[in-house]
Amino acid sequence: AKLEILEFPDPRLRTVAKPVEKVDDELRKLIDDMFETMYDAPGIGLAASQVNVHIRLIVMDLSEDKSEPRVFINPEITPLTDDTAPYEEGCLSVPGFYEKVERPARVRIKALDRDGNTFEEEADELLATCIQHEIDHLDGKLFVDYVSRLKRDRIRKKLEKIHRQRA
Ligand SMILES: O=C(O)C[C@@H](Cc1ccccc1)C(=O)SCC(=O)c1ccccc1
Ligand SMILES: [Zn+2]
Repeated sequence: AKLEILEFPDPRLRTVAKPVEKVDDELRKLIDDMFETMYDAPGIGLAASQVNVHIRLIVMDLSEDKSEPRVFINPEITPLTDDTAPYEEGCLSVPGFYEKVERPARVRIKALDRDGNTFEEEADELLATCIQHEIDHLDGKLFVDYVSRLKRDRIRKKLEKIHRQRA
């Protein structure tokens, strides 16, 4: 089922997500609903926090044709370089706004997959950017936290206006 995506400045987006205790069929149902929601948006990543489920779960698919679905459960990342890389980030919880964000260019990711097996991988480019953006969601952080307060307030006011105009 398609799930509702929380939008900035909803305070529930600031919740710090708890570790997943059991990788079971109930979790896999949520994972499937998150993929359906992400592909429909469309987006290339989605954190459980964004659909108001505050557990440490991320889905992602960086492919053009929905051919590379990835699941990260209880992800941990370690920067592998002091070099940072800029990227014009978007966010399904801040629809219509894109801002340049600098993040570590290469990271090591350790997580559980949808079967509960531990895996590790090194990431650079868009995977590095996206996993860090998603893990920020699990820690209650948004990409607008990296721009000036002036810019953040402008974005907040515009979205609050749109939310007021909704029925
Ligand atoms: O809000 C999210 O976490 C999803 C977000 C992930 C992300 C994108 C770019 C940089 C960092 C993190 C998005 O998917 S925004 C939409 C988007 O980037 C996109 C949508 C369709 C096709 C390609 C990209
Ligand atoms: Zn986001």
